[in-house]
Amino acid sequence: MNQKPAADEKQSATQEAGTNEETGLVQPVMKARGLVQRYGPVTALDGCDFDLLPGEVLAVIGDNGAGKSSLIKALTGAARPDEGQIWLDGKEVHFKSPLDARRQGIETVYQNLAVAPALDIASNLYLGREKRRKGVLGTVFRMLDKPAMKTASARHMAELNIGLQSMGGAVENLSGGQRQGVAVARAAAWASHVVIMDEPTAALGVKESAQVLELIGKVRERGLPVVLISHNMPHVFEIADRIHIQRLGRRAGVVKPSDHTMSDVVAIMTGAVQI
Ligand SMILES: Nc1ncnc2c1ncn2[C@@H]1O[C@H](COP(=O)(O)OP(=O)(O)OP(=O)(O)O)[C@@H](O)[C@H]1O
Repeated sequence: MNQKPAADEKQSATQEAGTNEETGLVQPVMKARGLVQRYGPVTALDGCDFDLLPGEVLAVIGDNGAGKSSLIKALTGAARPDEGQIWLDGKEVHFKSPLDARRQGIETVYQNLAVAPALDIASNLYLGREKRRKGVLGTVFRMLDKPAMKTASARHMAELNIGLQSMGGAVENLSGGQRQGVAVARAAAWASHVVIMDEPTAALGVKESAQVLELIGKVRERGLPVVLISHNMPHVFEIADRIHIQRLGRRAGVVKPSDHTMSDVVAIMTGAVQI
């Protein structure tokens, strides 16, 4: 495969999505209606709706078992919902696998610092999408274009202000925050529509978490919408534009941190208040 990172193509989700000329309403980059996911007798998603608007950071929060992971699995092709529909830029999609969702511009950053520790940054950014040399060296001998991958990777890291002394060396020698930075840079480089981050600060300390939150802001500045699954309410309030509150397998409500307090959100999450 000799793909180009989405960031290299002058096309972003916000340019493609946008306002519906007829209705004047903003068209979600990603939308889901009536998702149902059953695991035997357990109904993890019970008619769940979802809307991600262009250029926003949307936090997804909810109590344990509320269906956050199941929702994200449906949106990233990791599970095929029993019922419901998903649209990407207004077009209905049926993801067959996570790879299928990635090919359609959805990248996910997992909490467990999903990088290949023994490889360097460029190899991590191009993992599974390696750039081959031009001509027969690439097509016949399958030789990698390492200098080009290194240059492009350095650019992607710089775009997100991830300062590193060296691009060489194994990623395992970086700090947890820097490794997460590599995972975010990879997602931002390849995502053409959506970056999904599943508890990206869960394994990090205070300072490193702050760096990752800053990075999320940088990804948003680049025009890519971000879905942030988090249990950390202060982080959510710091970075999110809107908060999707998941409860009992459904979307209980969507609020703006600017209009609500953390106690309001907890009350909706626990069902003490309904909106
Ligand atoms: N593979 C599975 N098999 C059986 N039940 C499952 C499976 N995955 C999830 N569930 C159940 O579905 C419900 C929703 O789980 P899900 O993991 O989506 O919630 P969550 O909000 O992500 O929870 P947490 O915050 O604890 O990760 C729970 O009752 C869970 O036990």
